[in-house]
Amino acid sequence: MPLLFESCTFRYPRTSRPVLDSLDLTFPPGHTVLLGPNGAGKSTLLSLGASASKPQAGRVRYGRLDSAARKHVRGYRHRVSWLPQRPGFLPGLTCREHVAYVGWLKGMSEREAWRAAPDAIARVELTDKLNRKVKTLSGGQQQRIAIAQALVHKAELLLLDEPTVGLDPQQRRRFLDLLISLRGSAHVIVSTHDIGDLDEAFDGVVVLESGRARFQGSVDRFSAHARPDCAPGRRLESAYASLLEGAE
Ligand SMILES: Nc1ncnc2c1ncn2[C@@H]1O[C@H](COP(=O)(O)OP(=O)(O)OP(=O)(O)O)[C@@H](O)[C@H]1O
Repeated sequence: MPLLFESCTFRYPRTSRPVLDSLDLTFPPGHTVLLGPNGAGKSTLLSLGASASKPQAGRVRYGRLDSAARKHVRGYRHRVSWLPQRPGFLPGLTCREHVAYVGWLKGMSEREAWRAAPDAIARVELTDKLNRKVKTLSGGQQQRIAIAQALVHKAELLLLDEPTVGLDPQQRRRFLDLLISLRGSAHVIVSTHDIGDLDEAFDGVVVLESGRARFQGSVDRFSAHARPDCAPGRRLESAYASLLEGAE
């Protein structure tokens, strides 16, 4: 099912201008990478997509479910999981307890969530830390637990806000492999500044700039914006720079 932003306007309290102003944007099923400069509105868009915040005007829909309609919210949040840019952890909980707790919040039974947590933690290769307190892990390890949290209840759509922040190069590679392994079982939207080698893990690209979609299309169409003289390994970075400079 597509994720649809229909004429969405969102303004933070006590600010003069909306971050998103009548935005229309459709994320088709599949894996999409969301790019854009600092402050473009990527995290805001994902939090609306997660139904963690509501637009002041317009609608966010996942298929037929409206993210803000009282009768849909539960089903909506069950189908969509969200890794926020700054994930919070409850003090005193072990990795297994924390991931299971999030699964329970997302509608799993206590028993189901407790059983599912080790699998999610294994997918981020932290089985050896299952019973360690989350707060005692390194920053990159905590980020991987946050990814496990987003995986635990096997949502249909995963919204991941800068998931690779703090990951070492090997873990970043594993994360891309994890995304590839989710093909066919989940749709994913990932916001990142880490453009390098995204082509193999994603089908589509959206570039957001000042709350507007500056580009939307396939990875191939996106890379066609690269400068002809750019190094082969830098096509995506070059395409991104060209798009934002308007040198199409
Ligand atoms: N809680 C808030 N209160 C007021 N303004 C906010 C708040 N959070 C974000 N903003 C503003 O909203 C705009 C969009 O921020 P957002 O975090 O969505 O951008 P982003 O594209 O995710 O940026 P980055 O790449 O730096 O994470 C920015 O101008 C930011 O200053």
